[in-house]
Amino acid sequence: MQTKPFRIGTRGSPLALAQAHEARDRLMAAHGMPEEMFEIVVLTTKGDRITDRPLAEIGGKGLFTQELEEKLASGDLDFAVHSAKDMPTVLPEGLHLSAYLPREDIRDAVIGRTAPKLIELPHGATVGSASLRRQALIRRMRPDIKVITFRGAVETRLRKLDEGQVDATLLALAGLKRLGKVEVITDILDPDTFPPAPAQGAICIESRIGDQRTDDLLAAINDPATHDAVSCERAFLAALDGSCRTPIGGYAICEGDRLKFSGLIITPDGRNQHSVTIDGNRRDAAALGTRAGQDIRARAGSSFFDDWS
Ligand SMILES: NCc1[nH]cc(CCC(=O)O)c1CC(=O)O
Repeated sequence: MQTKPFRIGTRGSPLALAQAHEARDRLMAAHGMPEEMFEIVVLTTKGDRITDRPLAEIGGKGLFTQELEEKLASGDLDFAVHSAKDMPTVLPEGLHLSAYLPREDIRDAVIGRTAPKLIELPHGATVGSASLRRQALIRRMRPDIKVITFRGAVETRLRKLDEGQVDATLLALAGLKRLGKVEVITDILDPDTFPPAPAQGAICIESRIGDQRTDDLLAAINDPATHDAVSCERAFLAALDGSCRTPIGGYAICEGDRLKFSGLIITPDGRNQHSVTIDGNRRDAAALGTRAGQDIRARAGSSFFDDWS
């Protein structure tokens, strides 16, 4: 039996740490392994250091993963635990997403200060969110609302809300659950009117292609339904835009051997959108996502993307 501990890479935010611990606990349970077989290694990423500008402006999603991926590639880490939502659609050569933990709730939650629901906020209210998707979907529902860029860890955003900087903010329900903070939630948004980000609520594990020892270990905690749903959603995202500059939402659900996906792209002002639904065999999860993305791209035309990006 192998005795060298597995080195698990994670960011240092409370949410990232909770997710790394969840992955480790599931591995210990699945394999009956002691805690000493795992070492959690915390790294700070560029995305953690720069918190005053929107992600799209400072270079997109890779900012949360680059430092972890460098240490993975060099063998300093055996695997890294991430929010799947934060993963770029194209990974560095030699790395892959080898396991997904069972998915948490995919929906967005409202944390309202002056009213519980978005539709009940006072006229001209201010909502804080750095997500282009959330900003566009809020404007679609409430064109009078002023949306301001609001970044930082979940705790920072809740503090800014408490201080009265905004009337409300939106956060992923999954993150709030993992942090044990559901009591702040004042409303939960229906995914059909307020679609989540692709891969929202899912934790993925990244490892080196060909590292059989690690991938054998991880296979025991992979959740196939999450794997297939998120593969579809990520393929949809990749077919449309990997850059994080286009508001994109969508989610897939697996039922038996079938998979159902619905997705949308929307302009930042919330006035124009194209949506798609598709279903097929789960085996073709990624191909279904790609087809849905290509379908939207063909209908929207390139001008949809040119007009504002
Ligand atoms: N981009 C930040 C991020 N990445 C993952 C989550 C939440 C957890 C998840 O969606 O799995 C969050 C915070 C949020 O959107 O509220």
